[in-house]
Parts: sequence; structure tokens; C-alpha cells
Amino acid sequence: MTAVTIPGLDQTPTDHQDLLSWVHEVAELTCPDQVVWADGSADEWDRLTRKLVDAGTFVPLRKKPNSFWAASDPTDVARVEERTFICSVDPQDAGPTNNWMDPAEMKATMTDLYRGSMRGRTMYVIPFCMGPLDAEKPMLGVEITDSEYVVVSMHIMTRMGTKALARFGHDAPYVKALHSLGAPLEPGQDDVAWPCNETKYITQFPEERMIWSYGSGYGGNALLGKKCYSLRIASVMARDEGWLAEHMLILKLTSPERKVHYIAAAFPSACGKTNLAMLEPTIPGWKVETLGDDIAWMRFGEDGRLYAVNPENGFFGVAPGTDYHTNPNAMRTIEKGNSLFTNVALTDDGDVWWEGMTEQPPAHLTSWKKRDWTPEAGEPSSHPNSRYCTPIAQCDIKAPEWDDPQGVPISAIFFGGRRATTVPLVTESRDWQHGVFMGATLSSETTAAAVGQVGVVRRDPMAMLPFIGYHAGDYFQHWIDTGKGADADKLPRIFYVNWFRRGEDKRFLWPGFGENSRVLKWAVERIEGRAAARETPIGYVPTADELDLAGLDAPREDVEAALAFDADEWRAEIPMIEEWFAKIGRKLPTSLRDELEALKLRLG
Ligand SMILES: Nc1nc2c(ncn2[C@@H]2O[C@H](COP(=O)(O)OP(=O)(O)OP(=O)(O)O)[C@@H](O)[C@H]2O)c(=O)[nH]1
Ligand SMILES: O=C([O-])CC(=O)C(=O)O
Ligand SMILES: [Mn+2]
Repeated sequence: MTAVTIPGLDQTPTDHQDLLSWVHEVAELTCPDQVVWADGSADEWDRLTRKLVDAGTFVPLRKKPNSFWAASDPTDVARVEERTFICSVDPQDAGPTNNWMDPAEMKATMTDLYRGSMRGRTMYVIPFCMGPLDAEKPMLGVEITDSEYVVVSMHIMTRMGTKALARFGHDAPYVKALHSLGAPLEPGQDDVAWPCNETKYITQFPEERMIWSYGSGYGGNALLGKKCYSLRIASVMARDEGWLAEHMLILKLTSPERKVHYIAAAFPSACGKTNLAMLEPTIPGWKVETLGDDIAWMRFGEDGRLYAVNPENGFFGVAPGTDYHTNPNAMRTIEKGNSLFTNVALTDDGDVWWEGMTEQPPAHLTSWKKRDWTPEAGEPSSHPNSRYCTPIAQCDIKAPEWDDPQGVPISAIFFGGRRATTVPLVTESRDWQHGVFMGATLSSETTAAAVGQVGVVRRDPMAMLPFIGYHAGDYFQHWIDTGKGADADKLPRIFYVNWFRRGEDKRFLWPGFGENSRVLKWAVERIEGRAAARETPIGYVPTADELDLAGLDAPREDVEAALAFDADEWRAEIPMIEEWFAKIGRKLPTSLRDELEALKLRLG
């Protein structure tokens, strides 16, 4: 069949001919030393983590079982939005918020880059499934990669290997996801601890349901089941098939009366999804359990309600700021081991540390830059976008139904951003369309999760700006249509939250974290018709009296300031929303233009 002989290429662990021929095609292009089909076994984990330790990529942690520390190349630390492309056939379909290139041109460019790019390395074929394996129609993918770090990360983040391959049959549809570090090794050439390439491309071909990634080893750029498949490609599938693929956590909230509500919440990267998903309520009798911390796929069930499934199998969480006060459940999850830590600091006794983990930093650390670090260093020991990667299965507060292919019926959707001003702690939308307007105009200060300036306010619609795989105007229309086709009583109620409002002295006005349970409580009591609110031009906002503040350790003035609706601040917001809507252009749904006009009228 082929002129080249590459060890391992003649394996046929599946009779899925399309997959076998794609594997051949990629191997012939990228010229790896060998081809290995990932099976997902513990033995494979041991073999690959040992290989990564030998290569200097991983340092085993003495203080956490089966866990490893990695430091990336200092230039490969976050998602690269400038290098991310939606290569739809028609440029109109990528819209004004995505980079676009002609698919044929992009394929030519990237094919040149892939030619021989795996030389001296192993090419791994990773069959995986996003969402439960026993789903009626499993959401399959195959990632081909030359990175062992990617394979072991995929062990945690996805259902993969033999058990996923078993669901391919001989012709199941799957997403082709090709990844290369772009760091071939010549014979005799020494490898580096974190191979990558200065040239990076994160490319989605939406019509073909295909992903090509090149040059980066960082999570969001390299673990292609995550943002590339479960958001960019899946959002296109969702548009075509009538469901929603969203950048949302999923949590289960149980009241003291044992009433259960499931809540999904979209906050931009590094704006609090993981923390809310694992929250420990400070109000007595309330309980939160976790189903997911980053992505939700939502489809209507036969009963007309919207059901959410988390496509992931692990948490890829922001490390700095995570401690036993802010997120004890994340701490307990990683404490059990079987976890990877990237770009945090390494302690002298073989554990990890990051800013915010303890009040006093250790006297000496190895920083993420692999340098000696002391508290006098004058720079953080960990990169602000350093991450832990850990299995959901070992989270003590995972909801028992987290792996149920049916998903869970969503009562409320929260949109939230990081805004120092203007946006109150919580606002309930008037109805679905108004809620979609809130989501479509969501704004947030940029964070370290993407390369670029931090702290700049930008519109981040539904927290999906970097992840909508098609035209943002069509995406808004899809959200509007989702509500139109449904029974209004059964739709989730939509709320807008902001944990990050600041006082004049720049302090956060709201203590956040576990105290956010007070906002969750108010929201579900609104849904049940049991809580009061005042109507403002932007929606329903509680007064301090209408929130349960019993036992809250925060000045009442601060809470009032966090809840304040300030008409002047909102009038100042209008031109920014208009500019944003102008950018969306003629595909902006008229219903959202109407919402804006109505808001302007209410603001006077
Ligand atoms: N002030 C305040 N900060 C918070 C709160 N919740 C989370 N944070 C901060 O938000 C940052 C990251 O939050 P995460 O929960 O990890 O972010 P995420 O939304 O899961 O992000 P991605 O994984 O990048 O999609 C950390 O700096 C946290 O300390 C809160 O309620 N109040
Ligand atoms: O994708 C990543 O690398 C991490 C993440 O959740 C985000 O940036 O939103
Ligand atoms: Mn995310």
C-alpha cells in the first residue's frame, strides 16, 4: 500500500477504513519514527510519564502520588487567539470575530509545515470520545499527535484509547484532529524539555469537522478535544443540529429542603467557572456538587427542558489563587494525585506551589522559569495561567450523575464577566430574549488565559468570543431561535453576574467564592417565585435586604455598592455596545437591536 515503512503503521486495531487511511496519510506526510495507537491503559501512562521524566519534561512529585510537574517553553503558555483560524469555505461564515483564511490556502501552508514535522518522534493515534462513552451517539474524535505530554493529558481530560475505539465500528463519524509540535529531531539531535515551534496555527475547518494544530504544546492549543472540538467545531454542529455548545460549568445545587436545581454558567477564561463549579456554600444546609467546570453541551429533552452534558473527563484549572479557602474541593482533588501541573512552582521537597496557595510563600522554590526563586524575587513563582490537570472522577463533590449521557435539566444560566465597574453582582433578565442580549453584550477584562494584554475590557459574548466556530451574528440568532422553539416555562432563566466589582480603593466589593452561594440561592428562589427584586432598566436586581446575608463577613456598604445599578455608568456602556453591534454587522438579529433600543429608552 505504501512505499515507506514506518514501524507500527501496519497495525489495524480497528476496521474503520477511513480512520486507517487517514493515519497512513498523516504518517507519510509527517514521517515519524514510529506509530503508536494510544490504548489509555495504566501501563501506557506509566511508560509515557517515565519517558517524559527521562526527557526532562516532567519532574515526578514526591508529595503527590503519580503526579508530575512540567514547565513549558516560556513562549508557550496560553491560547494564541491571533493564530487561531476558522477556515470556512465562505469567509462570511467565519464572521467578524474570527481570523479567516481560505481552507485550500491554509491546508497548503500547514501541509508544508507538517511535512517531516514528526521526524525523530513517535506519532500517537488517540481515539477519544467527548462526553459519556455510552451515549446513544457518542461524540468521537481522533487526535494524532507527536507529543507524549498531549497523550497523558488526554488520558485525564477525555475518555480515550481502546474503550473509545470500540465505539468507532467501521464507519462512525469522528472529528479528525491533527497536532504536531513542529519540532522534528535530526538523527543524534538532543531534544528539549518542551518542544514547540515559534510558528503556531490553531485551525478549524468547520465544514469538514476537522482540526489542524501546529507549533504549540499548551493545553488549549494542543488538547484538541477541548476548545477546538468541544467548542469551535461543536458550536457549528450545534447550529446545524439545533443544540448549544457552550463555555459553561455545570453544577447541582441542593437546598436545605432537598430541592435540586442544575445551573450552567458562562464566564470568560480565568473568570471563575472552576471556582463556582466546586463551591462550598457558606449558607447552612445548601449543597453544591460538580458536573463540569468548562464546557456544557445542551440539548432539549423529550420533556421540553434543556439538558446539559459535560464533554470532558477532567479539570484543566487555573492554579494561582486556588487554595483551601477559595477552592478546597479542587485542592482535595489534586491532593489525591494522578495529576499534571504545568508552569507552577516546584518546592524543594517535591511538591507544587503557586501564588495564593498559602499566605506565606516557601523560602525557596524552583520557579516556572526553572530558576531559583525566593520571596524577594520580585516576580511570581508561577505563571498566571499555570494549570493543574486532574480527573473529575476523583473530585469528592462530583455529582453522581456527572457521567450520565442523558445530562441534567438546567434551571438557570448565568452569564458573568470580570468588570471593576458598572455591572451589578447579579441581575435577572426579563425573559429569554433579554437574557440573550445580556449574553451577547457580555464584557470582561482580559486575563492571562490568552496571549496578549491583560485587564482590557472587551465584549466576550456568552464567554465564547475565542470559541464561536462561525459568524457571531448567526450564533446570536441561534440562541434566539433556541428560545423561540421552546416552552417559555421550561427554558432556563438567565442571570448576569459579576463577582469582580471594585470599590474606590480597588478592593473587591464582594468576597466571592463560597459566598457566591448567596447569589445562587437568590436565583433559584426567584425561579421558584419566592424571592423579591427591584426592577431596574437593566433587569431585576436584588437589594441587600433581598439577598440572604446572614453571617456574611463584609461591610453592608460594600454589598450595596456591589448591587448598585448606576444609570450613568450604563449610559456610558451604550456606545460600547453600539460599537460591538456595528462590528457584528448585518447579521445582528433584529431582536437584539430592539433590546438595545429598549434599554436606551429605559435608561432615558
Ligand atoms: N474576586 C473573586 N475572584 C474569583 C472568584 N472566583 C474565581 N476567582 C478568580 O478567578 C480566577 C480563575 O478562575 P477559574 O475558576 O479558574 O476560571 P475559569 O473560568 O474556570 O477559567 P478557564 O479554565 O480559563 O476557562 C482566579 O484568579 C480566581 O481566584 C470570586 O468569586 N471572586
Ligand atoms: O483552553 C485552555 O487552555 C484553558 C481554558 O479553559 C480557557 O482558556 O478557557
Ligand atoms: Mn475555559
